[in-house]
Amino acid sequence: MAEENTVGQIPTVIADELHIVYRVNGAKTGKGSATAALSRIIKRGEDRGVRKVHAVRGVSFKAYRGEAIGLIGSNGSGKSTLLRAIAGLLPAEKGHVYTDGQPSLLGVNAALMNDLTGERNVILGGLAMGMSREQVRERYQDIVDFSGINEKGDFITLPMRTYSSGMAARLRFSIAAAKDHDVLMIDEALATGDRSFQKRSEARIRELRKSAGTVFLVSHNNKSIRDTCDRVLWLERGELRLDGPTDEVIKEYEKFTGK
Ligand SMILES: Nc1ncnc2c1ncn2[C@@H]1O[C@H](COP(=O)(O)OP(=O)(O)OP(=O)(O)O)[C@@H](O)[C@H]1O
Repeated sequence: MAEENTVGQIPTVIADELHIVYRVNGAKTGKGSATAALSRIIKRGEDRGVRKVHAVRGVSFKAYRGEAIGLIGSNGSGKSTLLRAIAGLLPAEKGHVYTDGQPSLLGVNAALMNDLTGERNVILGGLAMGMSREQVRERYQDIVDFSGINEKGDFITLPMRTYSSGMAARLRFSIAAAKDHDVLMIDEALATGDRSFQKRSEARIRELRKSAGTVFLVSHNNKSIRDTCDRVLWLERGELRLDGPTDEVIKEYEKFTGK
């Protein structure tokens, strides 16, 4: 486990036996007969069709300043759920998660306004992250240049709904990466950009780490993880299978996936 050599380091995220459970209403509804409907009304709680999905099961780890940590695991293993819990978007069913400052979650679904232009979204996104109008103005051009949105024409003045999914993801990453974060969490964002954008974002992640933040990166691309992270958490069925240096964990993961 990655508990050695941590003396004197400053923890940024601590997960302590964390459990996250989703509750899904309207599941188990069965056939739409009148009797079934009546029995649903009479029954309560669990029996009324609320199903639980236990997505994260007793996960514990400590993350420190300056670390870039990859999160890997098969589909549905709980990676995005864990990030959302760290960001404070999901309550813990059991256990705790402690963070230093406000973590920023940059997901492929990060909420920007599709009907607004890229330009307006850069401004709104910057303000929403706590930058002042001045700071947004100062960094505006860098954000647009970094995203590469205008490489093929003046797209930044068009509504975001006209962007390809890769272009939108690049803009989201560029907005989020314009600020130094205590804890920056990136969910698959790198996978959507093209190779030259991926290289730029990997370089930016390295910079963010130098400015003493902690970066979490969820990806199915082992190369991206190898290039960016020095530590990896491997989740499987909501449990933490392995936590350690990137090469060691990816080696075990590749054995598991048969690569
Ligand atoms: N909003 C939700 N409501 C109910 N269950 C959910 C919800 N989101 C995720 N789950 C379930 O939680 C489990 C973990 O999902 P999660 O999205 O965290 O996995 P993941 O490791 O990020 O997967 P992927 O690699 O496919 O993105 C899955 O069983 C999934 O079905």
